[in-house]
Amino acid sequence: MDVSIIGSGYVGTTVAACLADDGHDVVNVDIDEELVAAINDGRSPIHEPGLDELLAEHAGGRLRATTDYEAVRDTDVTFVAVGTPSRDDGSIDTSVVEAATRSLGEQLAAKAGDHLVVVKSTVVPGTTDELVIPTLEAELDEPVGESVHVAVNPEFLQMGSAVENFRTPQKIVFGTTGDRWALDRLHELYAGVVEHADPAVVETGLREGEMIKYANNAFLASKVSLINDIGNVCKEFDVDAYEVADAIGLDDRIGERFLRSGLGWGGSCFPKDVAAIIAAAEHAGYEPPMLNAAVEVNDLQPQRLLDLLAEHVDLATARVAVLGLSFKPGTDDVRGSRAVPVVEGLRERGATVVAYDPVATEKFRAKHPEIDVEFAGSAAAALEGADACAVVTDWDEFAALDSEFDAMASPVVVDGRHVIERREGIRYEGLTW
Ligand SMILES: NC(=O)c1ccc[n+]([C@@H]2O[C@H](COP(=O)([O-])OP(=O)(O)OC[C@H]3O[C@@H](n4cnc5c(N)ncnc54)[C@H](O)[C@@H]3O)[C@@H](O)[C@H]2O)c1
Ligand SMILES: O=c1ccn([C@@H]2O[C@H](COP(=O)(O)OP(=O)(O)O[C@H]3O[C@H](CO)[C@@H](O)[C@H](O)[C@H]3O)[C@@H](O)[C@H]2O)c(=O)[nH]1
Repeated sequence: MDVSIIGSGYVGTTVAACLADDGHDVVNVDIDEELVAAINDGRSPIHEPGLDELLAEHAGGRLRATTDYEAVRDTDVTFVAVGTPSRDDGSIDTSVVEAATRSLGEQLAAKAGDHLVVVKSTVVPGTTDELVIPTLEAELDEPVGESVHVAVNPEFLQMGSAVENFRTPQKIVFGTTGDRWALDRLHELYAGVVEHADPAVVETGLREGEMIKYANNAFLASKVSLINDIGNVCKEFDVDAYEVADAIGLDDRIGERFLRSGLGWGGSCFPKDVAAIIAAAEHAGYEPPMLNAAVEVNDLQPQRLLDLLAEHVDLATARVAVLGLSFKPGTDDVRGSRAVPVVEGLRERGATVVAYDPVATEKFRAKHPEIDVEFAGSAAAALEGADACAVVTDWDEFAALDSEFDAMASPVVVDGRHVIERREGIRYEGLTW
């Protein structure tokens, strides 16, 4: 099929490259000229395993990028995959979705024949009904459902494994008004993925499709907060929360994944999406106590790490090595990273901070110029002369550290991610074990 994708960030670029690889002709439309040039050169604008190879193979062939919205007129389907950030009060900011939809509607008004608009961005229930459809209709001469059709198709990929996740999903969600033409196009688009991975295909309504995405993220984030809450209880009794998690995970009603306790969840999705669905629920008249508690526990964990450090060293004068700045291993993304409250908290308590991350240092420096922190070129350099060490991200290379701890002024290690082995010669504290 001929496909256009508006917004070419983590999601838009991944989806474009994978659909091109499945044989579709794809054009990315983005306002960022550098990003468009990178895609046309066959270079990935983001760090994702496998994406460079796909872009190198398909750019200039079945895949291209442009800043010109007119390109959508030559396609049958358009995905809207622009960002949906948080406002200051945590509620969803849909202004980019609205702007992109308006530009799309202007083009579709000048196009003959049927067209499917697919909302891929994560949007709170009712957004497609109350914002996307009216915005399109304001540009079209006819109601949506005649020649222009609308669907939602939320995305569940994880950063660091985006290509693999898109190709082998456990489920695909198609939210429509029951519009058969739209559903047939969606099935046609995903035929390659379905043939390859045989996922469950969920056909549902527009609002249900939107809500499934929030429920998915809210559930996973809450699962991590629940194991952190349980882990904090474990710590009180000298019980290793990882042994407990391994055992309860054997019960398939609980499941073994997302039971790693420690510093909590960050990233570009969990914090913003949990905040957005709480804000939307409150706006509708319901205060969700469980979701609020999940956020509360998540906010508590960095504080607990600082308190543990303070039991061993005087933070007012200490030099503390912080290992890890990205929100999880395998990515240079620092959005919502637990490193931010840890480093800020250390600075507030008077500590000197020397931080190291294998890939995220530049992004952290650029995004947080206000935080006074020294950056080291290696974990060993960060540890040298430090009075204590806080492990923030579970990078594999930290698990291999050993004699590097001997160069610390006092070998206190507070591990927020269960990556360092207890060993002779270090004073080791796990956050929940
Ligand atoms: N990143 C993830 O892992 C992930 C996974 C699933 C769902 N999502 C959701 O997908 C959506 C996109 O997320 P992302 O991480 O790809 O965002 P992103 O910030 O990486 O990319 C958004 C892109 O949209 C472009 N853009 C902004 N305004 C535009 C306009 N008017 N017209 C065309 N392009 C425009 C930006 O230049 C940018 O390249 C969000 O709703 C997010 O919640 C993200
Ligand atoms: O057992 C666990 C699992 C995760 N985390 C933390 O949780 C956060 C999120 O991790 P992950 O879910 O792997 O990252 P994302 O790439 O942000 O993916 C989430 O957010 C995406 C955007 O909505 C969704 O598409 C994905 O399904 C969803 O997993 C990270 O800070 C992890 O360190 C834990 O603390 N313990």
